[in-house]
Amino acid sequence: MGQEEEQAEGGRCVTGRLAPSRQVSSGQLGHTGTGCSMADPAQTQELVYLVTGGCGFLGEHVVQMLLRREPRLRELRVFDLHLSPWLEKLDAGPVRVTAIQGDVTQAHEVEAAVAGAHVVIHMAGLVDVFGRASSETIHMVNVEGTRNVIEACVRWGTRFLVYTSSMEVVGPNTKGHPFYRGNEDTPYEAVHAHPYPCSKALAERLVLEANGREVRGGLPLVTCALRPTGIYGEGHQIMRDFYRQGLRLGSRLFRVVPASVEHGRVYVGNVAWMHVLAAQELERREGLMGGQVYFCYDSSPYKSYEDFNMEFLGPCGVRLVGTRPVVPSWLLVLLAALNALLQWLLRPLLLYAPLLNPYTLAMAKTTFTVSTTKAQQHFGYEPLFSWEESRRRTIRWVQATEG
Ligand SMILES: NC(=O)C1=CN([C@@H]2O[C@H](COP(=O)(O)OP(=O)(O)OC[C@H]3O[C@@H](n4cnc5c(N)ncnc54)[C@H](O)[C@@H]3O)[C@@H](O)[C@H]2O)C=CC1
Ligand SMILES: C[C@@H](CO)CCC[C@@H](C)[C@H]1CC[C@H]2[C@@H]3[C@H](O)CC4=CC(=O)CC[C@]4(C)[C@H]3CC[C@]12C
Repeated sequence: MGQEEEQAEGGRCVTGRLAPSRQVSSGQLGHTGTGCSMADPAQTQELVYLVTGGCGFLGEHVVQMLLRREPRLRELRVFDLHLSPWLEKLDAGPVRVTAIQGDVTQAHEVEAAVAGAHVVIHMAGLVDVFGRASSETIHMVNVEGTRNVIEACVRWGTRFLVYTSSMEVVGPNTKGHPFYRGNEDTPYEAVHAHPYPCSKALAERLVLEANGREVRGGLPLVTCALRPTGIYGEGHQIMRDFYRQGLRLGSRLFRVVPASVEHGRVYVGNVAWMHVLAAQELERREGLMGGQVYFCYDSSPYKSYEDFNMEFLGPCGVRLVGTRPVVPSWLLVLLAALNALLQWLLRPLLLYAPLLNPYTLAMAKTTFTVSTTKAQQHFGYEPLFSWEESRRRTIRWVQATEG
């Protein structure tokens, strides 16, 4: 557990924007040593993977994990609206890495990227609960983008599709009902009002309904959806925001939600590992896994959102003031409403998108924790990183962000 190698450096990556009429542009990476690669030369490298959203927070970890843990990988296509510079430093060993700048809302770009892929891990999406994007844009990217991915799989005969869904597909709901140590079968009134959870729920349904559809060549499409709870780890922007806010406030943060409200959190490396494993096992266990949903979980402790963040920010010198909320609940509700009003009023002039709004407050105030072993039972998932290791890595990253 937790003995993954550090990220390797070296190698080069050929990047290119897709022309609509062309298939992917690609390049063979130099063989600069396979320090991180689990590839066994005796195994045939035959598989082509496509990761949409591969340059995002989770995407980067999935790309690294695939290179280390999928010995049958021949080509890895990384599809994203914005390509990241780290792609050029990947040590991919013998694997061909193809960076594709593209937009999931553009069916022809998705089709060109999917053509010839054996497995698609679809995680491109707009993760927005702060009102940065319009509900139409969120729908276009998260739902129509997913539809484009499914149709491209059907058209090109790609049989295996893993979709990154979210705990938000279930809740917390608009009524603030707690979901306490729930699993995939726990009854819960899933009522969404916000565009982000609505879009994730619709997209997840599309993916699950597509399971069994006949793809080119006559075989069935096999799909599953993974539902992470709040992901943390190296690269987590909101953690970085809290850290910076703490530094601005004199190395302090103020408790605003009761410590008794528990949140499920999961380490990004384990979420990445679960994606890789699910993708690998879909083929062997299609009858069992096809059309299924799995919460992403590991041994991270159940805590309030703020107390959990302090596991990392505390060792970086930030303290949480108050054993109880320092602001009365009604005032916080008022502030959140005021932020929403300001956002609306200022919209013609500028984008005002603070962390606190009525939706994020409702989330922070509602217990949502999962307790399940479904992924372990269905495809043998065990977390790769222990809580201690996940914590150590995250602290080291937070420390480095301001260094
Ligand atoms: N961060 C979290 O706590 C959780 C995230 N998720 C899901 O995990 C997935 C990845 O999320 P993160 O890595 O956190 O977000 P992120 O914002 O870091 O990554 C998303 C990636 O998708 C790309 N993207 C956005 N619009 C695109 C488009 N139109 N075409 C192509 N690429 C596009 C972005 O450029 C970005 O690289 C998302 O689907 C999200 O809904 C699910 C549960 C929790
Ligand atoms: C009241 C504030 C004072 O400290 C705290 C505000 C915290 C919020 C910004 C976060 C609380 C819960 C988070 C969400 C949760 O982890 C589940 C998520 C799943 C996703 O699919 C995307 C991210 C998120 C919506 C996550 C976003 C940040 C919070 C709302």
